[in-house]
Amino acid sequence: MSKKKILITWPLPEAAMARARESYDVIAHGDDPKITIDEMIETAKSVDALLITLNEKCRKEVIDRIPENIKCISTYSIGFDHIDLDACKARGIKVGNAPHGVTVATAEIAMLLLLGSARRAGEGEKMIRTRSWPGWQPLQLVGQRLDNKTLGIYGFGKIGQALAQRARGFDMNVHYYDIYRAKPEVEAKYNATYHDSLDSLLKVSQFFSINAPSTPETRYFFNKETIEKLPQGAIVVNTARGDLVKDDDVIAALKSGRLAYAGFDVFAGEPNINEGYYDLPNTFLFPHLGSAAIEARNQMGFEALDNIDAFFAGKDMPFKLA
Ligand SMILES: NC(=O)C1=CN([C@@H]2O[C@H](COP(=O)(O)OP(=O)(O)OC[C@H]3O[C@@H](n4cnc5c(N)ncnc54)[C@H](OP(=O)(O)O)[C@@H]3O)[C@@H](O)[C@H]2O)C=CC1
Ligand SMILES: O=C(O)C(=O)CO
Repeated sequence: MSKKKILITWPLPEAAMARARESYDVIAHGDDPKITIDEMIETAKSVDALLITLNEKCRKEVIDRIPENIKCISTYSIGFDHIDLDACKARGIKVGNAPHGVTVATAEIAMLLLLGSARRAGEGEKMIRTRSWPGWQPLQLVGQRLDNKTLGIYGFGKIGQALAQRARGFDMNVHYYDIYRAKPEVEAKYNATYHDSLDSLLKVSQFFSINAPSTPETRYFFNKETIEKLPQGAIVVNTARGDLVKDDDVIAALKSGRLAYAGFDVFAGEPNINEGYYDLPNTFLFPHLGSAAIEARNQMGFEALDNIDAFFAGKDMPFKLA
């Protein structure tokens, strides 16, 4: 029997590509230049399934242009804010994501952002690289320790909990808000204190980590009003999605000192980030590195392929979204 054909919109790590080639006739788009939506739709005419990334924004108008032969889309990400699931459902397209491989890697990056923001690591690195280090000084780049500080986690899912575990290792007090309260054994595991409202969490959060998905409810929730509820000089880190924060409000608060520091891995409109961030010293900024660990990227590939395998076997996708 001839192999099914799949389009992989960006080359993946070799372990995932090898597994894909074993089962499928694979068309993999090169990474330079980036695949355009038009190219994706054109190639989709001659394949049986799409394995996409978060770069391919599959809004309704794009899904409506996907050829009829495509009934399976699997995304190489847990986040699915780039896919209009209702439009997919309306077209009878099954959709799955890759939810587990990213967890530890992204929690590590959140921890790195917390530590690097508190200890001004980016500023120190810049001083060395720009050959402007005058030598050790008592008041040079003085930050603060993490121990005994309160970390508020907004969105206590897989990454939020993995971050809690790491923060406990740094002797932080873990507090959280989520739409659903975690089970008692989960709270006990991380010694985590639940808040029944975001406002209540904000009030105690000397450090605040954003770990909820991008949804109509969470979009721009971190804004002037929210910032005003944090303790003076709080530090915020975001490894979720850029559109959860209102950039202009964050930038104004960083300039005034209302927020001491922001450590961000994700930005609205990536890679074109708000110009205001570039010259602010009190930021520690990464280019969406959360899942960029080989263990994560391999597992993401396997999970995305598990969905496609299940689809062709006539079964429910293991990581089904629609
Ligand atoms: N920087 C990076 O490279 C990466 C970024 N991400 C981002 O991180 C996000 C979180 O990932 P992960 O932890 O694995 O996802 P999970 O689904 O495991 O956790 C998200 C948590 O947020 C909760 N939540 C949803 N809506 C709200 C809300 N309005 N207020 C408070 N909590 C809410 C969810 O509750 P419920 O389950 O009840 O909906 C869930 O407990 C992803 O959606 C993705 O956008 C993920 C991987 C890598
Ligand atoms: O899996 C996701 O949602 C990501 O952001 C990958 O880095």
